[in-house]
Amino acid sequence: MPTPSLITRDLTIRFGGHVAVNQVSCAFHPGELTVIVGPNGAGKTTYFNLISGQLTATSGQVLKGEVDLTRMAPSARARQGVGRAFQLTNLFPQLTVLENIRLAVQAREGDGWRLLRPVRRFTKLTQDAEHYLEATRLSRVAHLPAAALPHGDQRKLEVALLMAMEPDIYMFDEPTAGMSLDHAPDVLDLIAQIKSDPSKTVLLVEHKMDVVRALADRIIVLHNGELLADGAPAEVMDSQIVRDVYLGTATEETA
Ligand SMILES: Nc1ncnc2c1ncn2[C@@H]1O[C@H](COP(=O)(O)OP(=O)(O)OP(=O)(O)O)[C@@H](O)[C@H]1O
Repeated sequence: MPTPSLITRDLTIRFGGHVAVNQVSCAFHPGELTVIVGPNGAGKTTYFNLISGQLTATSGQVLKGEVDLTRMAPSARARQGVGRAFQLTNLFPQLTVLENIRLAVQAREGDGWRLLRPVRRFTKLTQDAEHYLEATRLSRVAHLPAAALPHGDQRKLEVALLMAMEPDIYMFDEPTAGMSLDHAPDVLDLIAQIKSDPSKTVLLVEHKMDVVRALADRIIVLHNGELLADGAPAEVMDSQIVRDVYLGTATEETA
């Protein structure tokens, strides 16, 4: 097993008297896609927020290699290579698809908002952006404003923006939620493509069992904020405790 790329150690957050994530210790590895499942209110999104920095732990740690991310802001964690797909929050709706991706490339390269750049540099940024356009099959809509895209293409654009940031850790929270059946396979193909890179670690929160089955190398189950099970998909889904606690309450295949 390779060295973990990301570790949560006794990660805990309390909201008043409620412990939403309770001492969750888990190590994630490059080349592995882990799906986080559990009933509604289990703590999945809160656990994600603690990793990406939208929430700060009450106790415990989030470590990326030697770097302690626990108290860092989300932007600092992103600079450390923790990338999370958000629904359109990092999108500039009036700018074109290509311009949005170019900005993401530029942000990664630390250019920030410099307006005056040599033409050659601008051309290189555009070439890099075009690479992600092609990878996400968005070239045909490159010159449309992001706001004009249908929902499925907007979700692909989120993935393109994330890829343009070249994180080591990719985090997706229900990536096909609200998508039509004809668009979902495209996004799942993109995630499969990312997961095929042995240097990338992918974390996915997902309810849809067909997505879990298609992508998971490993499943962890949260219940009442605690880590209930962790292992290979077949082993976890067949375990009695998971059937009782998770599948018993939330098996309806939402796909
Ligand atoms: N900011 C907050 N303040 C108080 N309680 C919160 C807060 N955020 C989450 N919680 C509580 O923490 C628990 C875990 O919520 P969370 O959204 O992480 O669950 P989840 O597993 O993602 O659920 P779902 O599958 O329904 O999205 C819930 O009881 C929720 O009400």
